[in-house]
Amino acid sequence: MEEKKHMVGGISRKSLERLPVYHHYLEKKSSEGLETISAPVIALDLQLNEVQVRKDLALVAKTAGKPKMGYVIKELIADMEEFLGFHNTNQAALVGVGYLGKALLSYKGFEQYGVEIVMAFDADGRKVNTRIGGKMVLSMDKLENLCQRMSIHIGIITVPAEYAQGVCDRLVAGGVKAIWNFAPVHLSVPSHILVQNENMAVSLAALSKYLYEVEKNGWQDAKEEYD
Ligand SMILES: NC(=O)c1ccc[n+]([C@@H]2O[C@H](COP(=O)([O-])OP(=O)(O)OC[C@H]3O[C@@H](n4cnc5c(N)ncnc54)[C@H](O)[C@@H]3O)[C@@H](O)[C@H]2O)c1
Repeated sequence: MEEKKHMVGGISRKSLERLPVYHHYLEKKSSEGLETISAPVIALDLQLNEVQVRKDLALVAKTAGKPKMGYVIKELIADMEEFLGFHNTNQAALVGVGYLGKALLSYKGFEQYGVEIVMAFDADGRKVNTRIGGKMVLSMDKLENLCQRMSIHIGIITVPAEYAQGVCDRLVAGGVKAIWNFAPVHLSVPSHILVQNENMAVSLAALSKYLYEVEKNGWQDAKEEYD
């Protein structure tokens, strides 16, 4: 049961998180003119365990890597994009057009990963009917209806923590299937909904703890614990 919690579409969350890292790396190698690449080279460049890299690539690659030559980079990129669903663009709605919401709405890079933020909602009447990053900010009373009519599959939550659960319930009622949550709060959702939390407090806590360990035991020991 516990194991299942960490699986997404038959792949572990950890492997899933590594795939966009491989994708970015492979695109860079391809743009540099490289045509093939092996798992050991990828592992070395990305400082990952070679066995892990082989396992991850076996999940997505349609053709196994050839001895010595490895994988054809362009084919591997295409297999990875198909696996991750980058070509079926999923439309997303963002709720909470504050500092963070505005930054996300203005960012042009999400489409590369198959996500397009098409609209935003906010409870502040002064923000309603304005445009941020070319996206319309709409009034909250339209949320469920519009999300349903436009088949929005992803909800992005950038409201203060105390309002996040209420917003989450409304997005679920509007038919979203996955939630990208930036509010530092645990969200309760029905079991068919996936919540991806971006908790910056967790990342910052890891940085602070690392610096503390470095001071106490030196960087080699500290790094070993964190790699
Ligand atoms: N700003 C950051 O760099 C940052 C970083 C990490 C996490 N976060 C988290 O992201 C969230 C937003 O942070 P922020 O700094 O952008 O806040 P903010 O106060 O600038 O913006 C919040 C927005 O949400 C709207 N809002 C409030 N209640 C609402 C509701 N019930 N329904 C719809 N809209 C509502 C407000 O009108 C406002 O536009 C917070 O939970 C915060 O902890 C922010």
